[in-house]
Amino acid sequence: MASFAPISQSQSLFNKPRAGLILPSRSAAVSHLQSSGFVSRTASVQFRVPASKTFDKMPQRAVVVAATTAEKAQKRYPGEAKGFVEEMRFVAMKLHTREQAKEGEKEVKKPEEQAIPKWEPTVDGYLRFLVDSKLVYDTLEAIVESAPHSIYAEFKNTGLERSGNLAKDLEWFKEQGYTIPEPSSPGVTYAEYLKELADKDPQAFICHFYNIYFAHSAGGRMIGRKVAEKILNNKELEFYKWEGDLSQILQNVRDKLNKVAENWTREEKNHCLEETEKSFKHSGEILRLVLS
Ligand code: HEM
Repeated sequence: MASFAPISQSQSLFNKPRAGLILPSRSAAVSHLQSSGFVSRTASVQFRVPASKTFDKMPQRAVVVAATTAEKAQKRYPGEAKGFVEEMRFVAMKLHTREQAKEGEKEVKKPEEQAIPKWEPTVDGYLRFLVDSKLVYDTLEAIVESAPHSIYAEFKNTGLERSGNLAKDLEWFKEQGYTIPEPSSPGVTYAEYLKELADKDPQAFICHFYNIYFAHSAGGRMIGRKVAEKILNNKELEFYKWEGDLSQILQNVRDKLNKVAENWTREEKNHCLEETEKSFKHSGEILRLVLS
């Protein structure tokens, strides 16, 4: 009898070849699984057949191991079927307010949680935001560079780095006659926290890494555009420019994050997801500086 590799540890129901199913075709197998309640009508079903055979050529009494893919996993942890980044994204999107993003679910409580068109930013406040953001990116990028945990080394020179671009922006403000402030409490506190996590808690650190860079590439860019319209005469800062194709860069980083998380236990993954709220809290405090 052919042997079949387990499809996934979480789908123990299907881990062992189950004898006795007479399944002459793929569609018969799917119907069987649907009518027995193993999968819903909309779930996609994958079959594992020995590499040497195709399903259709298998003997009638072949043992077929089937597993639902997307749906089974989705029921356990939203996004799980697509990879861990999707799980992180799901948690993050729920922490937005409805005014910030259409998937958001949180109530607006703080000024920076309102829709950006309602903001009344000031140049001085925006400068404080850029200075504190730079401190956070400097810290993040120095940690990744020194890689106290080997997994961080994967994330060197991804193309998402913002520290150098922010340095150019601050230089530009200086040339315009503005005084560049020292970093303030929100940035200093967040940078210290990231340093603490970097050594002792790689899962939590990776959560911040993901949220900081991906938030900036999504909502961050919208913020940059709208604030520039209101107070910078549409000047596009370097902070919002990437070398090369941003969507490709983001995809490369998603792939790496997914790969790293494949080695984590479910508990470690959950620990990472639970850190999302802290990431929002710290980034929210820095964002609020725009309105200060
Ligand atoms: C004014 C504040 C914010 C606005 C307006 C905003 C808005 C958005 C929008 C429009 C998206 C894209 C949704 C989509 O894919 O359809 C997004 C994605 C995201 N935001 Fe925010 N956001 C804000 C703050 C934050 C903060 C503070 C964090 C966490 C630090 C964050 C983390 C994320 C993440 C991780 C994504 C997913 C990006 C991706 O799929 O590549 N956002 N945000």
